[in-house]
Amino acid sequence: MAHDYDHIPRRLGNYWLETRLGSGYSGSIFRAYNVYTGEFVALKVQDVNHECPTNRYEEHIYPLLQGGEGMPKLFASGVQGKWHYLVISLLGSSLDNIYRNNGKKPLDLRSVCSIAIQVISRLQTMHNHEVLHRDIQLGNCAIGLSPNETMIYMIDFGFSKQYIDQRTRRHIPDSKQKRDFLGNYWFTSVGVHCKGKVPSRRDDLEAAALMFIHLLTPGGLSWTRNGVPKTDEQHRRLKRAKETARPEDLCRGMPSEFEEFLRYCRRLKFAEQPDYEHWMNEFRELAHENGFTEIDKFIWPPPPQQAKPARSQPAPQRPAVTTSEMENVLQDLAKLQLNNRPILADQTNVPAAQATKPEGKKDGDVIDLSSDSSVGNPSQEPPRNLPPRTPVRIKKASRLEQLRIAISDATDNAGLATVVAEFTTFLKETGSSKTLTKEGFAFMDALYKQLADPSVFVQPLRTSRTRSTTTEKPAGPQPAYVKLDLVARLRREVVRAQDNRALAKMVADFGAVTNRSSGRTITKDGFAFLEGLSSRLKALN
Ligand SMILES: Nc1ncnc2c1ncn2[C@@H]1O[C@H](COP(=O)(O)OP(=O)(O)OP(=O)(O)O)[C@@H](O)[C@H]1O
Repeated sequence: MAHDYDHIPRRLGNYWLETRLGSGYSGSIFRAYNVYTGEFVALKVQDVNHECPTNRYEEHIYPLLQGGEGMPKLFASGVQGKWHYLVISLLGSSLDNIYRNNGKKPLDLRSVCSIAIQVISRLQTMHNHEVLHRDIQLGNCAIGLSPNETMIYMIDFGFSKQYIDQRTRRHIPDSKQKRDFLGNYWFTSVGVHCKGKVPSRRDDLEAAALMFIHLLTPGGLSWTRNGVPKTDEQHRRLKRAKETARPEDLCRGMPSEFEEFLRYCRRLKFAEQPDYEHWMNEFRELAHENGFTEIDKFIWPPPPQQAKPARSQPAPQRPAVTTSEMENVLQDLAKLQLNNRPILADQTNVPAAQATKPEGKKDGDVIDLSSDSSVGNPSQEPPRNLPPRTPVRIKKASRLEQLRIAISDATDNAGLATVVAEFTTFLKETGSSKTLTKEGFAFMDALYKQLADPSVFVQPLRTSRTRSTTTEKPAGPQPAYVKLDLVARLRREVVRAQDNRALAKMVADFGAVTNRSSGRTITKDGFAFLEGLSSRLKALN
């Protein structure tokens, strides 16, 4: 049915329509103002006879979301003549506009981390209000107008639905029956789009994951490159491409968080509550490790010193498998009861198991997954037709955790000195990021404990109640010079420290001042302090 949007009256209710901001399948949206207060708003107008009355659905959803961060306000709604209208907060550009105006080039890592944090948070808000969005896409995320231009808002609730049955208070049921696809071609999850599953919270998150990956991919996700499908055959091809794309291929060259997030979304059960906080923290930490500050704000265009192209930076190697997947594999392996059954159906071409067992290995020995399978038998050629093995990337967090354990296990100053030196070198070599992450602080806590008194319980350095000499100063970020002065002094004094207690106090001061500095980065003086600390520990052994 054609709808004559050119004949919408200039005034609807108390609002005067100014300019058209956009039009979609279901209606038009205008910038308008309240004729009494002069306040600018956005007005969504739809023909009351529209075959898909999305304005009516939105009118029902908006009140459920009022007051939530990043949710537009609904000021009024009504019908005038043949027009149904919704009056909502006027916002700025959508992420789709931003992406297009940027020439559809991949966005920088800072921007994508910040989008990820905010979009996940918006979904958390919506889901906490028992609402699924069901149409996550770039065009449905818009930034605010000044002074809210760093906030991403969620818009277009025309496909939204409550996932808690209001009568029974239970989660809506899953179904084996294939449903017609509802959502958008680019980002709707594989389950909903390609397999006809019932959408739930996990699918909102998966769509978000695909959106983040799209923003980091030159040319965008492969199935978006031929435009909107016009025939059933084109749509079938698009679905096949989407369904068969492996996360590791989609995310090649990106920081591993994106692949891990996509895999996580796809592993979620139908009614499972996603761990939003965990993933917001993962993206915050990734940003932190790359030296990006104020990451909870979406700043467009990105601050020049932080606008590193996402692909050209030394992204950590993506793991062949994630830690949790590896855990699952190991658990499944442990559960296998092979007894005397053949490992392969046809063993005629497989050397006897005993013959390939490395010297000295007994049944029940732990399999060393990090070593190459040919190590036990140097003459053995690696098997053909197997993909090359990618080393599992030890994430910064895991390495720091190893070092924390090592520092807690050290029994004398020489041992402490060695681990401090390793910690310093590791941080120096972690790409451009010299940020002290929460694992870094945990290391400093363990070091402090060892130096002060290995038998006492220690308040973590990242709480506001530190033992440092700077505790009298108010908590919160400090001007850079305070940090620079103190760290430079620590660097000078560490070489003269008389005992471990003096060193402990310095470590506490260093931790406290780094925690309160913006970015929590370790400066040149900071590294010199850590190196001096290692040398002094050796001298005091
Ligand atoms: N509150 C708003 N303030 C400013 N611009 C907006 C607002 N809401 C929507 N827009 C603009 O109008 C476009 C269409 O809005 P929306 O998605 O809500 O309408 P729709 O008719 O449901 O569109 P579609 O059919 O494309 O889903 C958005 O992409 C955005 O650019």
